[in-house]
This record gives sequence, structure tokens and C-alpha cells, in this order.
Amino acid sequence: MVTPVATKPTKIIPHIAEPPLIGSMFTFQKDRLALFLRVAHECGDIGHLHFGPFPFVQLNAPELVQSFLVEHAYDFYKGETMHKAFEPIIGHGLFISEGNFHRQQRKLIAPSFQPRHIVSYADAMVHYGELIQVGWQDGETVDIGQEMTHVTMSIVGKVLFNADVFTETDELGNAMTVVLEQANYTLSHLFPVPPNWPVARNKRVRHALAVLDQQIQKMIVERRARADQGNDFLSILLHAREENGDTMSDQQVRDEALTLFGAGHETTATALTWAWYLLTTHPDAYHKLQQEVDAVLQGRTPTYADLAHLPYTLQVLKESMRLYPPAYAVSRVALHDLELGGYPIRKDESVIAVVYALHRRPDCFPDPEKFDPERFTPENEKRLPRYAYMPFGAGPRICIGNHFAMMEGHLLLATLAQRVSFELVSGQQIEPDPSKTITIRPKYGMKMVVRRRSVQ
Ligand code: HEM
Repeated sequence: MVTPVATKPTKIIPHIAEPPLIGSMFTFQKDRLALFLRVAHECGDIGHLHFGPFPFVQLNAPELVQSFLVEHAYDFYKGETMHKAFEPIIGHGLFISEGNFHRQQRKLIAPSFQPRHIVSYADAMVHYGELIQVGWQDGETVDIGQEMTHVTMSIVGKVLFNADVFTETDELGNAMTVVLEQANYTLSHLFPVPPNWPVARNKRVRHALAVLDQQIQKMIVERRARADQGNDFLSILLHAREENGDTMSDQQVRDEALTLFGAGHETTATALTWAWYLLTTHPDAYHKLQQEVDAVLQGRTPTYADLAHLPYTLQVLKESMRLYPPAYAVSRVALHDLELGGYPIRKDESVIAVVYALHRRPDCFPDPEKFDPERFTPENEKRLPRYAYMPFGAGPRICIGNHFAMMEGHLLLATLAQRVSFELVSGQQIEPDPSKTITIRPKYGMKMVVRRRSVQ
């Protein structure tokens, strides 16, 4: 829907104080989360800032986010930088495709992500949770971020390809890690090395892409040769039919499979990493969660049916994603002049909905820096304004894996809380770092000591 800009803009976007020419470029590179909070504090619901010559509009209000991501979703696109970072890897996969093609692909893939379809993956999620914890010795120190990445990558590898990628040393997992790191590199450098230069980085990426292509093509051929349809996502993608009966080409199936593999593990791993951090630094909440898990499970491994009886565990996950939303911002570029809530947006201008700032609005979340899972009791959650809490984005591009991720996070918290207790190693510097990856991972890692619990 195109809304032409008013002849005279009705409202003026406030501007933060910035040095001339460079604008907030260096502040952004040094500490972008602090910069975003400053814009929200100084400007309120909407603010203007610059990175060198490039203007940005930052949105911090639920109503503006609704206008941006829901009502005007198709008046924006992902922007050249995102395309440059992701297209060489995922081609025209859902995360980066645009316009009608995106709409069509979304319609084709979304049914497979409905809660009733993904329930069958619960057992695989619990299986890998159990598998990772049996490998930990009592008193062992682990990097919790890495461990959570191993387990979520294994889960997505299993449900997507029915493949065992339990560690990143597996060829497929390793190749995925290399190409994701490359996307992050392109996104976080103003002048990344062009992909055709003969440098070690580019050779590594080309090799990783060749591995991914070869392995996925092999899996596609195997599945096409089978008479029956398997239950993994690759099989589902191969059999998905448009209204006119058409199926996807092998190339498009490859692009979508890689998109889901890439989008489907680091985000969930980040959510779990911060959940463990918040639990270990809030012993009362940790104790309450353990009590809930022990009482409900009585030593059994959890199943999907148990989740309804583990509400506090879910509240902890939701509150962790409020304070540390893995995807801390959602950005787009305007396709033409338009208006958002009465504010003028110019063609080619970048607009960014800062989830990290939105989740810290004191009018929606009183005492916002406090970790308080009670905010997400069903009654309290109902009182939240729409779009005040949006760890999965909003509108037609809302995360397609949101139910999958919530089920996975909920099950893994319960599985691991039952078997082990984590203790945060003291004296570490813990800082969220959004500059190296598209999620906010801990900048210096996060070490935790594992204590085995006797099954209650
Ligand atoms: C806690 C875990 C997760 C978080 C916080 C998260 C967050 C997000 C967000 C904010 C978006 C919207 C991006 C935008 O509008 O630009 C998104 C999109 C997407 N996510 Fe997730 N995600 C998570 C897990 C997953 C999982 C498990 C999968 C798949 C198995 C997945 C697949 C996708 C895909 C394919 C898109 C693109 C959707 C589209 O553009 O139509 N995500 N995610």
C-alpha cells in the first residue's frame, strides 16, 4: 500500500545532537545499544540520526512500529547492505526475498510452521538437550553460548535434513558457521573486502558454499528418488505446492533450506544464553524455575504435553528475550516517500525499529532494567500494548519460526534445568555485543560451571 507523503509534513522528526559530517558513525560502531537508548531518551517515540552521509530514522514506539512493519510492510525493502550480505549465501530465500515473490514463498512455507506441524519435533529437541548435558562433568566449566549453539544447530540440522550435525566440526555445521560469519562481516564493515578478491577469507567462504551446495543437492536427489514423503523440512519443502500445483525448483528449495538452517539456530541459542545468565544472577527466579520443573517432571524427560504445566519456565524465556532480544533491531529502506504516523519518510531512507529500546519503555515495562518474569504471567501479558513486545518482529515478515523457537527454548530450559545447575564464573566481563553478529551474543563469551543435580 502506498501512502503519498503529505504536501506539508504534519510532524517533524526530532534529531539527536551529533558531530557534523560523521554523525553518529563512530558512536554506532563503539556501542550501538547505548546510542539507540540515547536516541530513545532524547527524542522519544521517533528520532533522526546519521551514519556519515546516511540518514536513519529510529522508531521506539509500538504504534509507529505497527505502521512501519504491518501497515506499510511492502513500502519498504531490506536494503542493499542486507542483500549484499545475504544473497551470496541464501540466494532468494525467505529472509531476503522481496515483494510478490516473498508473499508467494511465505504462503507456501508458513503452513509447515503451524504449531500442529511442529509438535512432532519436540522429541528431537529434548533428545539433543539430554545428549548435550550427559557430556558435561560435574564441576566442568563451559562456554554457555557455544554449548547452546551446538544444541540448537543439532536440532535444526535434524528437523531440516534428518542429519546429525551435533558439533560444528561436522562438515555441514562448520560450513554454515563460516558463511554466517561472512554475512556478519559484510554487515558490520563499511568497506568489506569484495567477494571476488583472492584472499583467504573469500577462499574459505567459497569452499563452505560449495560444501553446502553439494550436500544439500545430494539430499534433494535422495529425497526426490524416494516414493514416500519424509517428515523432515527438506522433504516438506520439496513437496510444497502453490495454488496452481507448481512446486519449487531445486535451487529455491536449496535457498529456503539454507535460510532456515541459518536463521533457525543462532537466534535461539542467544535467547537461551541470556536466559541462563539472568537465572544464574537471580537465584530466586532460578530456584522457582527448578522447583516448577522438578514438581512437574519428577525426573522424566519433558514432552510437548508438559509445556502447558511449566508456565514459569516460559515466563523466564519471554522476560529474557525482553531484556536481551536476540534480534535487537529490524531495519528496512523506504521504496518511496511515505508517512509513518504523520512523520515524513523519504525514498531510500533507512528506518530501524529498535526492539532493544522498545522493550525498555518505562510506560510499558516499569523499572525496565529489572529482570522480572512476573511481567509475563498471562494476565500481565494481556495488558501490554500491541507491538510493545516483539522479539520476533511483526507484520507479514514476522519470524516464521517463532512457535518453533518458543517450543525449543521452553523444552531446553526445562530439560537442562532438571539435570544440571549452572553457576556463572565470577570476575568475567559480560557485555552484549551486537557488532559482530546479527544477534546480541556476549562480547567476551560467558563461562559457567556445571553442577550435576540428582534427579528430583
Ligand atoms: C529466539 C529465536 C528467534 C528469534 C528471536 C527470531 C527473530 C526473528 C525476527 C525479528 C525476524 C524478522 C526479521 C525482519 O523482519 O527483518 C525473523 C525472521 C525470520 N526467522 Fe526468526 N527468530 C528466531 C528463530 C527462528 C527459527 C527457529 C527459525 C526457523 C527454523 C527462524 C526463521 C526465520 C525466517 C525464515 C525469517 C524470515 C521471515 C520472512 O521474512 O518472511 N527464526 N526472525
